[in-house]
This record gives sequence, C-alpha cells and structure tokens, in this order.
Amino acid sequence: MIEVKDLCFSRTDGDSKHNILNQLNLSVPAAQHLALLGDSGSGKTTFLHILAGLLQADSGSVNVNNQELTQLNDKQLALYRRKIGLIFQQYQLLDCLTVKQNILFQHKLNYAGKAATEFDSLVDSLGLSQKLNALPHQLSGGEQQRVGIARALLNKPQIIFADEPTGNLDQTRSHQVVELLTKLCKAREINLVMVTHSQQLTDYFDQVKVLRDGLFD
Ligand SMILES: Nc1ncnc2c1ncn2[C@@H]1O[C@H](COP(=O)(O)OP(=O)(O)OP(=O)(O)O)[C@@H](O)[C@H]1O
Repeated sequence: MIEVKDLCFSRTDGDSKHNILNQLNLSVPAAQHLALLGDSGSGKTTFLHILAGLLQADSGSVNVNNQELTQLNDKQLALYRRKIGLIFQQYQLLDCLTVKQNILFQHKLNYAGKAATEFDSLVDSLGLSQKLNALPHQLSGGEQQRVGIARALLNKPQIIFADEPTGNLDQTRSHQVVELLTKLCKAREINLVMVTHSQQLTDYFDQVKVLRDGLFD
C-alpha cells in the first residue's frame, strides 16, 4: 500500500526554486493498480522516483508498505529498492547478455544464486520461451519490454513502478504489454504504479490520477 501525505518536492536552478510537487496526497490500497497521467513536465517521473526511493521528498510523508521512506538512511533505502520492481520506457536491458541472462541478472544479485523457481512459468506466460538465447537487439520492442517485465517479476517485488513502459510501442503492442503486466501483478497481489501518456490504457487500472501544477486533479 502507498500513503502519501502533503508531499512537496522542488528543484533549484541557479537562484530560482521550482516547486514540482505541491502538498500532494495519495492513497493506493494493497494490491491495487494506479495509472498516473499528466502533461509533459508535470512531475510524473519525479513522483515515481520519490516512491521508488531514488529521490528524497523536501517535506511530507511517503509511506510504502508501512515503511516511511522519508525516515530511511541510505543503507535502508538501498534495501528498500531491492524489494521493488522497476520497468522503464527504454527497457534498460544489457545488450551483451541473452534474454535468459537479462531476466536472471537481478535475481542472482538479490538471492545469491538461489534457484529462480518461477522462471519457466513466467517466461512461458510472457511468451518468451523461444527467445531465451536471443540478444536484446534481436527482439521487437514489445518483446524487449516483456523481458523487462519478467526481470522485474522474477525478483518477487512487493510493488512495481513502471515509467511509460509502452512509450516506444505501437497501440496494439501497448495494450498487449499492459494487459499482461496488470494480469501478472494482480495474480501476485503486487501494487503497480504506471506512468503513461495514454488515456486508453487506463481501463486496465483500479485508480487513475492526473498530475497538474504539482497536484492531482
Ligand atoms: N535533474 C533535473 N534537474 C532539474 N530539473 C529537472 C530535473 N529532472 C526533471 N526536472 C524538471 O522537473 C519537472 C518535472 O519533470 P518530470 O520528468 O518529473 O516530468 P514528467 O511529467 O515525467 O514529464 P514527461 O512526461 O515529459 O516525461 C520538469 O519541469 C523538468 O524540467
């Protein structure tokens, strides 16, 4: 679950200070899915990075699964980030590694070589079984994003943050990827927060919020 109260975040550019998020409030119950919309520059990625423990709020409260992120030190934040899944618009796959190695990469770091029991069923449900020995550049955009989803899910995250995961995909592939992502997260009771520019993709979500002037509409 996510509980955000009176969250403020600003950036300083030379002498001027820009308020990006202004006393933002949000509540997402456990296992629910939130779609985050807003104009370019409205602060969606900034907000996602605060939820993911990559940026610190100036003030307010950010509570994720009963952890108050604003109270965590660097070491605790690093541990928190291990328990979340991140999915990016540019996929962020390592091109020198095969699909299989990419999917297993984070799991190996987090679970010190323990067997990834869910691997076979996950690659099967994401339609990647025939692509395990391919390199990322040999895949379509939709396939690359499914590798990104497999990598995030294999790690058994409590929560997934996805930043425009369909930004490089056509409409059909976007729907396929989001349908799969939301279905797999629901089955595992994972909270999902996804930034998107596409109103059409919000049908797959429990909650939709639009960021404008640092606040939700
Ligand atoms: N590293 C940075 N330094 C200074 N300003 C930044 C930095 N990153 C983002 N900003 C500014 O913060 C504001 C919010 O940016 P953010 O990337 O969160 O917007 P966004 O809603 O995700 O935009 P888009 O839809 O275009 O990705 C913008 O005005 C942006 O210029």
